[in-house]
Amino acid sequence: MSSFVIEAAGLTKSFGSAHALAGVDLQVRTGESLAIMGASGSGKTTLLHCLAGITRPDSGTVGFRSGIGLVPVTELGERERSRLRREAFGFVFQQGLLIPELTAVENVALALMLNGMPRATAEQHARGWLAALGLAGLEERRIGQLSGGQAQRVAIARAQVTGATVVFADEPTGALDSQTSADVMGALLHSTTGQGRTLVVVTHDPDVAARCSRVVVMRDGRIVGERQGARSVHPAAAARVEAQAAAAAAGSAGAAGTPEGPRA
Ligand SMILES: Nc1ncnc2c1ncn2[C@@H]1O[C@H](COP(=O)(O)OP(=O)(O)OP(=O)(O)O)[C@@H](O)[C@H]1O
Repeated sequence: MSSFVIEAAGLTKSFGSAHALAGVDLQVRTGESLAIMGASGSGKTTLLHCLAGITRPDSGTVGFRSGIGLVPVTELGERERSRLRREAFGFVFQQGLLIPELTAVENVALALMLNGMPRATAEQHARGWLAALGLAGLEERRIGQLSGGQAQRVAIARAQVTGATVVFADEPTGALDSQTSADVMGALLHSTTGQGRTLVVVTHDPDVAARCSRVVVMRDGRIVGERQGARSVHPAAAARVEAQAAAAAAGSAGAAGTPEGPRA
């Protein structure tokens, strides 16, 4: 089985005269934490959105390797891509994904309820994840009643409660002070690569990138550099993901992710 969970080749994307992606080839390894860096406007977010099936590139392909084979993301219709995003991917963005009128537990449970889980069960799973991310006691607070770092932990819980294979994060620590940023990044890494999942993170922050296992650097819509980080791929990663994939293929797809959350 390939050790790549996402394989992208020849991606181009233009917005009018802006060539956001000008030919990107990128393979994301199972269980790695991959940072995408580069100057503002270099195409980082566009690349992340293409990898995650949010944006369709003008040309090129993206494949996602699941337990049942390679899913041709770029060939799927909007409805199928939406389902793939709900079931296989998780998203942690700087803003916009949490619903301010809902409580922390409701925000996390919503991801499960959208996949058909009854509310009571969904909230039970959600509480497990929130506790694992250090938010026990804050479950009933609305998002606006949480600090920026606490809200980002809710977003991390929501991204992973469904058992996402790959978590995509776009500037997940962008609005946070350096200590809170380090704490949130630690929680994000522990709950993704620390449990065999894969993390792809767009960041301007060298401290965030330094904690990832690989860094690619973009300029003018292309990848112009790459380096390995200090942290290696988690040794249990490939086995864990393959076991999850096998379980999904055997018919237990749709089960919630483990609420064990990050390890201390
Ligand atoms: N929806 C859009 N409509 C028009 N132009 C867009 C759109 N999205 C991206 N662009 C343009 O594509 C280029 C790449 O944008 P992108 O957001 O991918 O860069 P980025 O590296 O993530 O930037 P930043 O670090 O500032 O977030 C930029 O020139 C941007 O203005």
